[in-house]
Amino acid sequence: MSAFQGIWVPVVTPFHDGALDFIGLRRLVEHLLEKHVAGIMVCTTTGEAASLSRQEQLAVLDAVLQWVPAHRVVMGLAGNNQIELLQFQDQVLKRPVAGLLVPAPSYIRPSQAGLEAFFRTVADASSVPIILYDIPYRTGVTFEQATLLNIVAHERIKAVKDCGGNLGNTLALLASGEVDVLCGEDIQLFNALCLGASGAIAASAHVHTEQFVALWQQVRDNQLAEARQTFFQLLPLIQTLFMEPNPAPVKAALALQGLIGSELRAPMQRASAALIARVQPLSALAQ
Ligand SMILES: O=C(O)C1=N[C@H](C(=O)O)C[C@H](O)C1
Repeated sequence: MSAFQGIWVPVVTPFHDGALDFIGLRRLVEHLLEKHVAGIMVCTTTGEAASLSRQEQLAVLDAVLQWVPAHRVVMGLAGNNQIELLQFQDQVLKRPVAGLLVPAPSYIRPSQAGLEAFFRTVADASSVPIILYDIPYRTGVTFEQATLLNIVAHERIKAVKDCGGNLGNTLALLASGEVDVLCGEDIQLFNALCLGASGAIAASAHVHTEQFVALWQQVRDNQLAEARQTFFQLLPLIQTLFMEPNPAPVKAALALQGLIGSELRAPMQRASAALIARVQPLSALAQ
């Protein structure tokens, strides 16, 4: 099994007047470390990597590596131009990251054989573990079960971030014993952990982080009644944080706490006033 256990936070990228806000980022990352997250994932969906230039992505990574031990930092690596992606991977791997979080190339919709070739190529080129990021509703790519199992047989593919919404695939991955499964669908956190997922990459864990960590520990320690109670306490928050496109509600909640501003990069929009009114009491509880 790999080092990918516990609650990992796909950290949002704070902006101020369109530019990267490193002061806010540091404040947020230090806050999350104080809450005992397993690690930080940078430049993921939640980190709005799609709106950052490659140079900005590296700047975010370099900043986070100053504040977080490298074995607790994973970098998102996404793109649909494979040649460019491999060049970028090369630059990322000059840094001491714990792993790379890699989704299927989006928009171009490769075949199952194409997906296998893509992940083999990225894994062969990697000196660090790869977490396959299965998120069909964002990439437009659906993995067949056989494809997933073939891909995770690669020695460098150590975990799957599972947002696939296919219980059969989740069970097959868990049963294979080849990889860790990290829940990437926040609403499925409790059941995924009970089934044997080793942890989660959860945008909602930016808020009430200590409760997400407690939930993970409770399942690990077989305290299922307590874990169920913790999950149901978190559920309204989780549901609210995904009522508008991620990460706008998360950023709104963090702004309410004074950790960062709520700015996003266009075409993403700040959370609506109605969402903010809804998230305020949920994020304020026990902070
Ligand atoms: O950025 C991530 O990592 C996550 N992305 C998902 C999404 O917004 O699609 C949600 C999940 O909580 C983490």
